[in-house]
Amino acid sequence: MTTEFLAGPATVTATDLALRYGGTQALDGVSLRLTRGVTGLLGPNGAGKTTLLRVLATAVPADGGEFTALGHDPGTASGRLALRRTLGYLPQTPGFHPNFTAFEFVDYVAILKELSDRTARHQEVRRVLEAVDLSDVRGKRLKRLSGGMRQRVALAAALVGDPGFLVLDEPTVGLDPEQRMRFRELIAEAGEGRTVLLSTHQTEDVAMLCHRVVVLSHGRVRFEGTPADLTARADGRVWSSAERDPGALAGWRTGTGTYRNIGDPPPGAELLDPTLEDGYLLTLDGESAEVSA
Ligand SMILES: Nc1ncnc2c1ncn2[C@@H]1O[C@H](COP(=O)(O)OP(=O)(O)OP(=O)(O)O)[C@@H](O)[C@H]1O
Repeated sequence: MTTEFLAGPATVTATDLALRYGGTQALDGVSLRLTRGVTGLLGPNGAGKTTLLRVLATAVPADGGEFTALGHDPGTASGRLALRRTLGYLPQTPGFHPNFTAFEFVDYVAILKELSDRTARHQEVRRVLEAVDLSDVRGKRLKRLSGGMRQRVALAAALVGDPGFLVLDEPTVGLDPEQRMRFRELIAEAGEGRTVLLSTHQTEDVAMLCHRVVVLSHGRVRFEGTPADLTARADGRVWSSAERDPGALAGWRTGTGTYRNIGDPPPGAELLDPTLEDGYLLTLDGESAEVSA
């Protein structure tokens, strides 16, 4: 069974996307393909992740390159409209109105998505709130909900209208481990049959729920493939030592008191099994080598 077979046909294809903000080249020729299921987007701060998601969510136009999503070309007015109708976007900072109830907020998003029949719309709002386990608190104001619950409200809003393409910008940020686990389950469910692009700083999110991963840095794609392929990049390049190895690209003291080093091991080094995070750091080649234990 090949990776190509596992990945399935492309649902989103981007070619040479570029976007400049003043003097900053935020996207510098991004080409990628997404398939159904959850693709993780990893990259250090400022890599261009949010910019890429905003372009794919048609929130800002790229100033170079092109993409198609679910057969729609957002370069044309009709294609853009058709894509927006099948898009769910959870932005990095959802614009919550604190006095809205969960129901009112999701209903408001449903109105923006042109679900005009009131009865059918309210049924849809109840459906998505149920899908994220928030039926019990749908009458509560957003300011009274925990951060994890508010993130679930934002996911419910993204799921309104059953979109085929879901764009999630760091949805697990600020969640405690239990909430993060629950959120991962919801994203995995959402990924069944849909194309989901999930930006995150958590390599664990990618290891646990993504079938593909894209690594972005300085506005360029550094890696595109399966999580296993990213992890395999660190095969034979992770080792343990009593002191931090000065030849390592990055090294950190672990809970057991020994050092975990990544880079080119010295002869006879005690090699360790790599993790996805090791493969990610090696892909960035030490440019984001601030690693804590
Ligand atoms: N509206 C803007 N105006 C000017 N520069 C911007 C704007 N938005 C982003 N940038 C710059 O573009 C680059 C990419 O930013 P972007 O927010 O896409 O990165 P990111 O990977 O999402 O970062 P983070 O992980 O910190 O959210 C950065 O250098 C950023 O400072």
